[in-house]
Amino acid sequence: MTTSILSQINGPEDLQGLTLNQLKQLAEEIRRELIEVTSRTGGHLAPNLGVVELTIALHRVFNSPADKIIWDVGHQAYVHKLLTGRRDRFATLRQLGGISGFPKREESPHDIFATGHSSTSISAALGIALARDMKKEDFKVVAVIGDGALTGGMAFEALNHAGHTKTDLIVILNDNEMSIAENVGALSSYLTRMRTDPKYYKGKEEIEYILKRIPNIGPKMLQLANRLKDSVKHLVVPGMLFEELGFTYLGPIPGHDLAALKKVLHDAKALTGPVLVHVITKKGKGYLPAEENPDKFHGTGPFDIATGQSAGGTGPISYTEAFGRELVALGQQDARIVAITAAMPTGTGLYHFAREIPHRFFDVGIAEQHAVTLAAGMATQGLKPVVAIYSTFLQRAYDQVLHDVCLQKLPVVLAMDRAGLVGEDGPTHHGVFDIAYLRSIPNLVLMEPKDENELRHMLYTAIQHDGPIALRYPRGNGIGVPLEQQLRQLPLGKAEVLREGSQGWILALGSLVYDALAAAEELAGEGLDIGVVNMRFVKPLDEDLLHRLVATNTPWLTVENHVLAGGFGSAILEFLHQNGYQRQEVTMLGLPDQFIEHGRVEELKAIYCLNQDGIKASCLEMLAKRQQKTILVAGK
Ligand SMILES: Cc1ncc(C[n+]2csc(CCOP(=O)(O)OP(=O)(O)O)c2C)c(N)n1
Ligand SMILES: CC(=O)[C@@H](O)[C@H](O)COP(=O)(O)O
Ligand SMILES: [Mg+2]
Repeated sequence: MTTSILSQINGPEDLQGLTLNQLKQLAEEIRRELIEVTSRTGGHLAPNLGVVELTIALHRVFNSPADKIIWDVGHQAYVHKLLTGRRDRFATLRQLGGISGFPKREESPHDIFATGHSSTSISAALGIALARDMKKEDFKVVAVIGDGALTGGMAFEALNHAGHTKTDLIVILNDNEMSIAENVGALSSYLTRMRTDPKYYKGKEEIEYILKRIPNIGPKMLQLANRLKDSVKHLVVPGMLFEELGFTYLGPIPGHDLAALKKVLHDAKALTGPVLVHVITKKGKGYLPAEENPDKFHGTGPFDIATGQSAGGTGPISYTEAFGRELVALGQQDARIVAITAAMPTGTGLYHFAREIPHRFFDVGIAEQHAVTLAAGMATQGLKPVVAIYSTFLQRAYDQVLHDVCLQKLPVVLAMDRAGLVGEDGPTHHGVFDIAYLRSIPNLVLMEPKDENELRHMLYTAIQHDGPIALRYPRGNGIGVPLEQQLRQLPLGKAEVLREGSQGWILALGSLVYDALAAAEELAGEGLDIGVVNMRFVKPLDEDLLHRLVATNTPWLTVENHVLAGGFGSAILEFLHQNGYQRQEVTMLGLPDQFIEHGRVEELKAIYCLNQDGIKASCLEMLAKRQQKTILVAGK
């Protein structure tokens, strides 16, 4: 029986004495561990299977944490976690109270920079390198970025700056030809040419061979050519992009060959100035279901290892699916509709549109800013762009929404999926800030459906609207309500009273409306009569209704799957203040002023009272406050 090597790795220093064969065995063991743990916890399996050898080689050649390794997106840092003292806690991956699925500075000194959103690694690494230079310190800085993340504009801004500074910085380009879906764009095609063009390898080797053979002159010319960056690569790959940007380019390197990786990383370490190492890997490497379906196993829920099938039942249609399918139906009737995604065709449900109406579908890569301004440009020409972006990633495009869409009142539909708590991805991904960052922008309509059926009506409404309009909806399954055949236009800024109440009102937003109804039902059983409103619109608010409810002289509870600061409840308070309703009592239920941890959505909702029990308890609190006040007034 072979002894386990992984069980003896308590830190990167334990890699040092291992032979090449032992490192290969370690890679096998890590793959097994990745598959076993993620089959139970879910997680980003395929990206991690692809970087097993690369991560081992990095920790063998560099001296972390003195040398700094920064992972772009950070979804591929599980192997790094296993090698940097978190093996014992690895089974708690992404679970409430367990280790995070992304690098986290609080978790380990080896996690140099927290990530989760894409394309930040080169900027962060450059910042660290420039600080090092200013402080006259001596260590290496390595950014590991995928070919998908390299499509993000920030990565180019950083490459542009890094080449200019000429500082020592190593960028590893982990090229697996995949973003979550297949990678797209001209850069992706360029990388494919570099990878596959036999002229490149052959030409370079032949020229080196010929030059070396010329006595005296040959080796010197070769040296000179390399030093002057007028390297032989230029002779065969015109305009070598990375060299032109000021980087020494090393590659392409087979990314599952430990010996080749160790060698190239040693070479990169010895060079001065910015260096880019181009490593070719296979997403999902070593687990057939993931190799065959890297999109599905990019980020997976629990699954059966033998078959690769997802564990757990199916449940009602997800909000994402309801959106994606309805947009196809609408697109088939209205030729003005175009669908835009920033590298998330599957996650946003736009893959339906891509398949059915490909000529009006655009995947722009991980480029949320560009996606929004592209939509604005199209809208000026009479098109009806629907930009589907997760709430958390739309944060990237704030100014584009404000300056390019709303200022010009352009009819762009912003479909914000993953609004609210998203669960195991945690604080980098919870979509709990969008109401606050959008509500303050003039000309924008902002709404949230109570269920997947209403989402379809809202999408229809959004497309009919002649101006900027955003809809937010959550991750996961809908409520399971019937999907009505006939879509209807919802009157803008009109709420839906679902239950009248004589003792107080719950003003709820999104699917929490159902929890509110259930809580009100329970309270009714206890003799308390609370009304429930599906607010539908955060902007404009249903002011007529709010005036009517103020007149009932009963307390209100606002409920939202969003931070309280600047959210829907705040909008209600502003309404009351603007109208001089100082005496209206309001209790607010939402998320506190802190980043919310990772864990299952139901667990997090229970912690923050965003469920039936929490709403009921808050109602009782609201009624108790009123009671207290009445007693105080009576006894004054
Ligand atoms: C700003 C932003 N937009 C979108 C995403 C969602 N996302 C996470 S990983 C990923 C693909 C990354 O591809 P790549 O960098 O090549 O890594 P790979 O998974 O192929 O290893 C995307 C689109 C994100 N994390 N951040
Ligand atoms: C790392 C990343 O940003 C994505 O992979 C994200 O985790 C996807 O989230 P969903 O699972 O909600 O699509
Ligand atoms: Mg990739």
